[in-house]
Amino acid sequence: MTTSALRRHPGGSAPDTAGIGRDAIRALYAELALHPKPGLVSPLDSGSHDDMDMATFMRSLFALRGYFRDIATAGAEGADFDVLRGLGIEAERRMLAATGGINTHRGAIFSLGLLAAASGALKHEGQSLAGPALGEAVTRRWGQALVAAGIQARDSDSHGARAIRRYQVRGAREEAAEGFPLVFGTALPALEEVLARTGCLERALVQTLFTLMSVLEDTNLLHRGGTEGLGFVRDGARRFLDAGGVLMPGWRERALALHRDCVARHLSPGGSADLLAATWFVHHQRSGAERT
Ligand SMILES: CC(C)(COP(=O)(O)OP(=O)(O)OC[C@H]1O[C@@H](n2cnc3c(N)ncnc32)[C@H](O)[C@@H]1O)[C@@H](O)C(=O)NCCC(=O)NCCS
Ligand SMILES: Nc1ncnc2c1ncn2[C@@H]1O[C@H](COP(=O)(O)OP(=O)(O)OP(=O)(O)O)[C@@H](O)[C@H]1O
Repeated sequence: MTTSALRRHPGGSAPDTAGIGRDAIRALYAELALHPKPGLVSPLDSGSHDDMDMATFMRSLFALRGYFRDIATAGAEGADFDVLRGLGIEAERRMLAATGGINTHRGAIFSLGLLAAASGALKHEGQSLAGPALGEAVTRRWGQALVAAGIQARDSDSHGARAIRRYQVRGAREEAAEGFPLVFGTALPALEEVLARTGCLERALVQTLFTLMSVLEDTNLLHRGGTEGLGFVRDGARRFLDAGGVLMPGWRERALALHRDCVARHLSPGGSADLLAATWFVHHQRSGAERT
């Protein structure tokens, strides 16, 4: 699929889907390169993971380069959910081939993929990307199909499906079907506030990650640590934020302390990592649209 194959939409223009794809990969790289991130893989260590490191994630990123461009193009072409799911499944296959069977980016292929498709669609139609427009576009276009896919997957034996059954929580599909309320309502305001106050990207990303960790019902954490593990991470992140987060001296040491505690408990907030990348992607897409 190429950008030039897209038909022009009245009032819109052929969107730069290669640019959308690049922003998605950059967002995933920004998440990966960040440190400290409690329990997660970073350039400094593998956190709570003994089967993957920075190099595994880099191989995975390399394998996903074409996927985000293609799903953005599919979105611009008005594709229905089955087409997006086909691209997502194929991308998962490439990720697993590149990592030797390790799940590095499953959640990101899904969440960031849907947001990239929404960006392609809105840009193609010449619509604004302001506020929660990208999330609303996901709900409007693919929300029903996402809910149906969630019902269908209820009995599956993925870690996420098992956690949703056992603990009655919302998973990745529910978050997407509702238009990513945590990304638009919680994470983006945190990111933009710290960016405005400090101009420091590292601190803005750390604050956003902890903000997500303090509220997300992360099925990765439930799978690894049950409600106790989820509660431990949420409470730890909340305490970090209540102490002033990244705006207070000593923030790095406090974040590192939670990192060490998560590693000791084998906990990893992978869902928050995925949504951090999604938040950074949306921020870029929106500010890019304002410039043009
Ligand atoms: C939809 C997916 C993520 C299903 O997830 P499932 O609930 O079965 O759990 P699974 O353990 O496989 O993975 C969940 C992933 O979501 C992330 N996650 C966990 N909790 C949450 C949450 N509350 N919100 C958002 N993301 C979360 C995690 O990082 C994890 O990687 C995916 O496996 C899938 O169906 N892929 C097929 C491709 C597809 O449907 N693509 C759609 C278009 S892109
Ligand atoms: N920097 C990161 N470090 C670790 N995980 C991340 C990172 N960024 C995103 N993730 C997410 O976390 C998920 C990996 O978590 P985890 O290893 O617990 O999943 P799993 O393979 O389903 O479970 P397990 O390894 O316990 O069998 C990835 O699918 C990815 O979505």
